[in-house]
Amino acid sequence: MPYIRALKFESTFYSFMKALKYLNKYFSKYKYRLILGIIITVCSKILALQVPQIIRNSVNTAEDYSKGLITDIAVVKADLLNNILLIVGVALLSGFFTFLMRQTIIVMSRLIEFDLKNEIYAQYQRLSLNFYKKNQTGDLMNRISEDVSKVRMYFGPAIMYTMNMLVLFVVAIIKMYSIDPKLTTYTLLPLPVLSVSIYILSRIINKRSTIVQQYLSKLTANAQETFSGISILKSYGIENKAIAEFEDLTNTTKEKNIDLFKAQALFFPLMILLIGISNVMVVYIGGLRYIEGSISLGVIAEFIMYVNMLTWPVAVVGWVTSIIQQAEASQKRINEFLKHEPEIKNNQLKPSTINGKIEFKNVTFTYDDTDITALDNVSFTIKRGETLAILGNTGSGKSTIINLIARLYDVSNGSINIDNKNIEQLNLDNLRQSIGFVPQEAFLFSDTIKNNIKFGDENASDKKIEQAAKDAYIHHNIIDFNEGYDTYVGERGVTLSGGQKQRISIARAIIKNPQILIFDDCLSAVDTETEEIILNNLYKISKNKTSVIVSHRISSVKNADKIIVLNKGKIIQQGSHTELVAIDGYYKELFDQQLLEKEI
Ligand SMILES: Nc1ncnc2c1ncn2[C@@H]1O[C@H](COP(=O)(O)OP(=O)(O)OP(=O)(O)O)[C@@H](O)[C@H]1O
Repeated sequence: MPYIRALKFESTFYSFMKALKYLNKYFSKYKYRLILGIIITVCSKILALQVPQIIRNSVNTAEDYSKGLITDIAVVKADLLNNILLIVGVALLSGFFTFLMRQTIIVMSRLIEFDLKNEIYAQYQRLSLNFYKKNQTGDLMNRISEDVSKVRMYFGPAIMYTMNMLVLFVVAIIKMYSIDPKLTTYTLLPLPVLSVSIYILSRIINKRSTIVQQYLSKLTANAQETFSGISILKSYGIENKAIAEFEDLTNTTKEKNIDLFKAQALFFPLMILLIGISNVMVVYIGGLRYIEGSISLGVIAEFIMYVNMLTWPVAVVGWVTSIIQQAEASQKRINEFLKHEPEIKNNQLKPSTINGKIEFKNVTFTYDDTDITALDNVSFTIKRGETLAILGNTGSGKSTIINLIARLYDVSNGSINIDNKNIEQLNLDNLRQSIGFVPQEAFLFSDTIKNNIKFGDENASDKKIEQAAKDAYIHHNIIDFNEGYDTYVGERGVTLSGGQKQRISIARAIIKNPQILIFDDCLSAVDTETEEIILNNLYKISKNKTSVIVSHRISSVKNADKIIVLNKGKIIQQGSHTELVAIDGYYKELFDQQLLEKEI
């Protein structure tokens, strides 16, 4: 059994080292700061450890005077004054070093925290869409904020207090043993008990604080969802239900918090109790030794000071152990994401020129999380400068085709060629830069209208921005706003109508001036007249560019060079508008139906 336990410990220790080993590169980046911090810590503690000795000398002087060994009071006064000045000097210097210690080690931990956050953020940007489907936004945010903060504790306080503890311990214990080994042994007896109890208590505190954190996350998520869906909540008149749910959650959070505070409240009393026991030991055993004549009175005073100086570092051993355990758990979670390889890889580092010919060859695609085969043996070709329209029922695979053109996913079977080259062999950045994509749900950033359009081209002039807005038929709306192009679009564009958001999103794609323009059912929220105007503008702009339009409306697709009709992931019809209205099928049915609706 002990052997198995030892093995278990070894493997736990190894995995513990493994997660935190990832951070060694940061130690090496900031090695000079770290070494300086360690030197300063050593100096600060060695200085602080001079005080007990000065106190011993003072008490001994006073004792010698009372015993009549010194008779001149002036000598005693001079000696005591000297000692007081020494104590003040040492305290000031030690305080200054403590300040420098925080400036080096704690600042280092903040710098590493900053670097680590940037590293995780950059990794998030590299990862593919699939990763975001599998992991919740809250979790991503938590790892970059909460987990990084816990890891910072390992770089900062854990290192600082460990150094503190080591120096104090080694120097104080050597000094104490050199004075009186027997008294030292008795004095130090309660300290391991203190360390173990603090360790156990810290674990309980950590467990409870993790539960509190989880409840706080739930509270935030609940509040965030309620405010996001406030219009639905109000229109269904379920505010009271929402209030009751929130109250339930706050009540449980309060109870968990009380549990946590109960454990935290034990921390200091426990420390004071054990310091008290050590002090009693010093006074009792020290008293006996004094009566025996083995030590002077000053030694008892000196030992009491050592005990009080050692208590905090000893308590810190337990605390630091639990900080390191938490950091290890957090770093494990961070490593999971940092080591995650993006599924969509850039296989071509050399730049690729994209002209815009797109060819699907027997493409089959299955979403791996749902196992839904969204495209089944799909083949078509669009030449550069042509317009392809995609039509079909909801869920027939239209958006999937678009996602594959932008290489947000790789095909399961078959291939996609762009300009006769397999899409997977093209430079991924160049491919995406050559696509202007207008998604089904327009997303606007919390910024001005101008900056939302400029997102497509950072360096665009005001004139160019206006032209893009005119082409997207939104300019006349924008200039009606008080602040015009500088109108701030609230969180997720709540101040704009659905159609206005869609058109700003179109302007953003137009300003990019890409080789391939993709419109995913992005005119659904505008009326047919506005749609007609925008489409006419787009046909003008997109000469020499390849366009892909997804729509449910015949009016949006009738001028396209090629129309494909999808059903359950398969192409069921393919041709031009004239060809497709001439034959019976889905397209003709839709055409007749929409013609009828127009007449009504
Ligand atoms: N991200 C995804 N993960 C898993 N399955 C998906 C995902 N996106 C779409 N699907 C599934 O793939 C199928 C095709 O979806 P797709 O979005 O391509 O259809 P669509 O024709 O664009 O529909 P709509 O007209 O409603 O936008 C659907 O059955 C859908 O449930």
